[in-house]
Amino acid sequence: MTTSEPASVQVRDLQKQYAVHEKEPGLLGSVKAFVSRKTRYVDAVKGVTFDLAPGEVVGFLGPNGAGKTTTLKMLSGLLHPSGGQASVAGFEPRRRETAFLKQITLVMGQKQQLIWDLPALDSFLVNQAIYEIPDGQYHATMREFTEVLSLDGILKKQVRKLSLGERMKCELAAALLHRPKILFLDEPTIGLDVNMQEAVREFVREYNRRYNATVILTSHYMADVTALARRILVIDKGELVFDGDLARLAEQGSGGKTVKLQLRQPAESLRLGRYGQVISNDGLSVELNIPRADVSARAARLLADFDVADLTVEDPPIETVMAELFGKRREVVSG
Ligand SMILES: Nc1ncnc2c1ncn2[C@@H]1O[C@H](COP(=O)(O)OP(=O)(O)OP(=O)(O)O)[C@@H](O)[C@H]1O
Repeated sequence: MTTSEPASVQVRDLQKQYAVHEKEPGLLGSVKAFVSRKTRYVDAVKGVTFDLAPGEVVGFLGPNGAGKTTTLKMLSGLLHPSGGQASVAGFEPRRRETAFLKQITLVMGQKQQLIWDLPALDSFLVNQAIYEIPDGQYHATMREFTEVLSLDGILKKQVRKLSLGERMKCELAAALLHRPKILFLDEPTIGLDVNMQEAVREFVREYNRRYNATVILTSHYMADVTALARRILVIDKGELVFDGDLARLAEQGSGGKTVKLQLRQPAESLRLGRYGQVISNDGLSVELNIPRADVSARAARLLADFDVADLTVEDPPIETVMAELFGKRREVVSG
């Protein structure tokens, strides 16, 4: 982040605790709960701190129940924090001021805002009125979105008759029609096929480029995150456990690199195992995990000892790194 620009999102020690009222099953449970209600507290977000610069795209990752959606709902003002502060585009989200709402959008892949029985175009007109978008800007944005998202032919169809992918494209267009500067995207590609995921990614990339918008993106599809974000925030059990470069996250993994070999002669896994941990060996294509510090020496030995047609060294897939990161923390917690 450059120091000259004020952060577009500033989060300090943000916390959210949910009160959960417990009730035993059945009628008796209802009566008991009526007489004396048991309340349990869930610490969903436990003091998260970060800044986002204008135009920054950040991947917000973590396992199920880690606190991602809760954080995004606090930043968009739908939930009031139990502690800490957030400033978004200079506003305090919980106040939900009109000027604030015009600067942000929250897209939740699991929820829809379009009116089910009407064509998407009608919902767009409702949004134009709500956000007081001047006609000229509305038509310009519609032209732009129609082109980037290939919306031709689907805008006048009843929303309930659209495919999931078509609907999601319309949802995104509706959510961004007022050209917000800060985008909270919670699983925007969930359930979409690979082509549609790519279309959504391309749209977000293009929007970020054109409007220098700040984007926080959660996704279970690593491809979304690696395609769009260089910086990653990882949250686990309500705590921020990583904030940095995608590349640095990869280094946090096993400490190993993936060495891929293309052999001219098949080699036995037992023999390859002396050079590193064999991840796969289907005869001529081999993948080994080799400790980072030993990679160059062992790669040189592999080249000398085997008939190698090709050798590449890669960071392990980000999914593996995440699994390890959470696995390790779980061990620490349970151990
Ligand atoms: N309304 C609520 N009342 C009580 N507990 C809640 C409520 N909403 C979420 N939680 C709990 O808070 C924690 C964080 O949930 P949250 O939805 O923010 O996680 P998440 O990281 O978005 O998960 P996922 O990836 O599964 O969507 C979880 O333990 C969840 O069960």
